[in-house]
Amino acid sequence: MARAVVSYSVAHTVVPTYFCFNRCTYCTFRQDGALALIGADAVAAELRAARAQDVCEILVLSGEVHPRSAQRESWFKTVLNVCDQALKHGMLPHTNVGPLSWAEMDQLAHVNASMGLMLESTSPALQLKGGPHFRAPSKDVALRKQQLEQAGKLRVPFTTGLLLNIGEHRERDTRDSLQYIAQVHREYSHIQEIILQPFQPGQSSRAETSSADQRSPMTPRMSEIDAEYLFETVRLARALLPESVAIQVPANLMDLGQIVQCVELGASDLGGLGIVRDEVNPLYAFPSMSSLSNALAVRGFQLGMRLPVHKSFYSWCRSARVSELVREWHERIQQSATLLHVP
Ligand SMILES: O=c1nc2n(C[C@H](O)[C@H](O)[C@H](O)CO)c3cc(O)ccc3cc-2c(=O)[nH]1
Ligand SMILES: C[C@H]1O[C@@H](n2cnc3c(N)ncnc32)[C@H](O)[C@@H]1O
Ligand code: MET
Ligand code: SF4
Repeated sequence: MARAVVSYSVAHTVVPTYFCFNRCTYCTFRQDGALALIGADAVAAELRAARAQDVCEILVLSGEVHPRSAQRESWFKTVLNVCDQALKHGMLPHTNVGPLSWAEMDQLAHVNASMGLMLESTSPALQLKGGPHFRAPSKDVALRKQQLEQAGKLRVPFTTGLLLNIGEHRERDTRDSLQYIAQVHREYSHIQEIILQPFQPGQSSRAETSSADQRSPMTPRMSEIDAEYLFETVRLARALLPESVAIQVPANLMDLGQIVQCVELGASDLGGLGIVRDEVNPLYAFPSMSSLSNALAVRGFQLGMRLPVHKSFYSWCRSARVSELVREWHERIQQSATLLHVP
């Protein structure tokens, strides 16, 4: 019998800006100061390098500009241009840049294979004084929910998920968040994947890390309590969501044994792997493909490369440019056993 496949994406992250008008207390990505947008030359250089390394997915991850700011338009144009250039370089964008207006999301849908926005958590307490989202208007629960609905109405293949360990009630809030995702998916059938992302406390901020970036990345470690909570959440997500919705867990935040355990409980995706630098958690090292592959094989699983859009959503592509590239990449990974199943 064929072994069950655990998928991963060969991704490179492009960051339009580290500026952000929100101040999520857990964020090590945002930088203080004025809005600084990535330049066209830097975008081209990054994309060329990524394509040369056989990267398929361009993850567009950005800090945010207030929707009513005079700078919103130039920020949005930059995001749109990164996607457009990624397609021109032969790669498929997946954009996660915070809440978008209907018109913005609609425009981006034409130049993306899929899009994403983490629900984070439906817990209202996180927005109160002292909570991690108190100074993050974009993390308003009603707004996040509206965004998931908007993506459904626009028929955008969508990735969402939960950020765990940020002060949510581990039983009540987590169940409520997963139930909400299940409900919005029942209505629009557009959720292709959910990410269960455990927040690892004790990380330094980007300002501190940028000078120390050369430091060798840390070995992933998760306390037993946190690992138990993640396992429990994977189990609950698998029970509440239909089998067609993939569950992604990050491969750089836990050890191989914990990854395998998540997979046995129902996780089926490891997100970006291979040559990836995790822009959000840059301090944590990824396991090598061979060690991952070996650990999974012992339990009867094999790695398989996927596109940023999952197979059942290929027909949702909004433009001929995106569909053609999806077809090309699909054929490429089907033909290439080395890319599809790492030995
Ligand atoms: O496919 C996605 N992957 C997301 N990923 C995972 C990504 O695909 C990679 O697995 C990691 O960034 C490692 O390269 C995130 C990882 C984080 O640490 C924080 C946020 C995200 C957000 C997304 C996302 O919106 N879509
Ligand atoms: C893009 C996504 O990154 C996540 N995010 C932001 N900061 C961190 C962090 N320190 N650790 C893990 N995830 C984080 C949020 O869930 C956001 O939605
Ligand atoms: C590092 S977060 C990047 C995406 C966006 N700012 C969000 O929080 O949803
Ligand atoms: S909205 Fe995203 S980029 Fe901005 S502070 Fe929050 S997590 Fe960081």
